[in-house]
Amino acid sequence: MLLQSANCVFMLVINICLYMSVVCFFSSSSSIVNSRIDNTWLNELKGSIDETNSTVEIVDKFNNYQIYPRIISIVSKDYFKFFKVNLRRTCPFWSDDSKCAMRHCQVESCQLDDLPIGLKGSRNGLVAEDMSIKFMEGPQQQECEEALQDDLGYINTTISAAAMEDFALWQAHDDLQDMYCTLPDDDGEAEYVDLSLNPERYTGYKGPSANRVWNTIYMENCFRPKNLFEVYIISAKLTGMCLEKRAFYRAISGLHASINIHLSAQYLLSDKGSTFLNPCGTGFWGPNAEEFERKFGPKSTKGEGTQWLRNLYFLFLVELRALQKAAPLLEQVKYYTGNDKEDEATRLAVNNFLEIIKKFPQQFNEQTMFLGGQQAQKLKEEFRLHFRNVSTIMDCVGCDKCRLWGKLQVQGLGTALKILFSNKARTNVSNELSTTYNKHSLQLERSEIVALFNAFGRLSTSIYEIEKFRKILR
Ligand SMILES: Cc1cc2nc3c(=O)[nH]c(=O)nc-3n(C[C@H](O)[C@H](O)[C@H](O)COP(=O)(O)OP(=O)(O)OC[C@H]3O[C@@H](n4cnc5c(N)ncnc54)[C@H](O)[C@@H]3O)c2cc1C
Repeated sequence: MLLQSANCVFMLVINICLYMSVVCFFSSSSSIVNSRIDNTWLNELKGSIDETNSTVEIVDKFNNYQIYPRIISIVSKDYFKFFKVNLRRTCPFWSDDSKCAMRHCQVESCQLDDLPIGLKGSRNGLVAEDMSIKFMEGPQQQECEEALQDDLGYINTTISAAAMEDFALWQAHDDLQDMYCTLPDDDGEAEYVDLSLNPERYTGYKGPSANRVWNTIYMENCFRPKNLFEVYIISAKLTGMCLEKRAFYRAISGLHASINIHLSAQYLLSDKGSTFLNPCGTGFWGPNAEEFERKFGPKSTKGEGTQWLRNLYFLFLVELRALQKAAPLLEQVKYYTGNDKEDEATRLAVNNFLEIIKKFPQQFNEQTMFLGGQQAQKLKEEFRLHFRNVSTIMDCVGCDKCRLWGKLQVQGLGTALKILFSNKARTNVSNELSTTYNKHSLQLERSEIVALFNAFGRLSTSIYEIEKFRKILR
């Protein structure tokens, strides 16, 4: 298996050269197409980002030079690249969708041998994960340990005693009340997926199935302006809604924009690659400016496209703030995979990244949301339920690879919302930004941390890709 992976990496390196020449070819042919594209519309993507005091220019500079290279390096580490997910759950809302038959929709799951020792499973597919992020007081901890003696019996002996201790703490303290997503995918059908072998890109998933998912999210699970009869929400109508409802819509729209940027930036340019040239999957992938223009340009979106891109910037700031707020917690995670050198490198990379984001001044201010007594609490509960529905709808996505990344990104956003808004995570400093938190209460599981970093990595990459499209379309 090791030999196979090495071969895979080796072949990929060789193919970078070949790939570059193909990309160059397609870029030059796409710039011929681009000369027919009205590219001035993308210049409108500038200035303030709604609901924040930041601007597109500030985020571009901060992300493209400081954040993007760091987050890409982090998510390539073993701790972050293995994500446990159940892709077999049936859609609870409808049943007649045929699954995307294109081979680019398929997901490669991992063999047990591929997994780092620290993630290797045991009975019920449960794994001993890095649970060092749980903060608990003594008596509570003891109580949990007693209750979990039975569970501990089945943990694989290769796992260190420290990891077993952490595992017990983790098991005992799932805080379902604060979940913004459905239950985590740690049931018997969940499998580990190596995200680096299953990149988010164009799959060919479109048409009625994809439309039904987006329609259901916007029609039934977003808050909607009054008297709006169209399925999709027009940005001009948002002003009639309160901040929290606007924020919810912007987050979903930002996620939708990000997904569509990825499929335009990693478009299937040719399906002709051979397995010899590209042993990890056939085809050549690269930017398709025409597709990007079709997804966001004024002609096909009635001018809404740049608003959707702005929503991506909004979502980036929301998740950035969550990472900043959870930094004191994230700094103490061991990022345990069983490989000391790799784990140390991961800790250093994460801590360096957290130092950088702590210094970013224009953070999203979550303290302006859900203020004002009972009404606000009711709204918060509605917000949480809507979000959980969106999370459930991901089981209706009829393309496994899209479902994988959809689930991961929704879980990442759910984790961000939990950090920002769950009662336990609420800071006790009112009306000002603060990184203080109730360290005895806020808890994150490994899957949440993996999802949060990867989801943020996707947004960061999208913003970076926009910069590349600006250059192609210039
Ligand atoms: C969860 C999920 C994950 C997916 N992942 C992938 C993937 O990895 N690879 C892949 O190739 N395809 C993926 N798809 C499909 C992809 O998102 C599109 O649905 C598909 O490319 C068809 O696009 P479309 O142009 O018909 O419009 P869609 O993107 O399907 O949009 C439908 C309608 O929504 C509105 N809209 C579009 N964007 C926004 C926005 N940002 N904010 C608000 N409203 C908007 C517009 O009115 C548009 O007509 C995914 C779909 C889903 C539901």
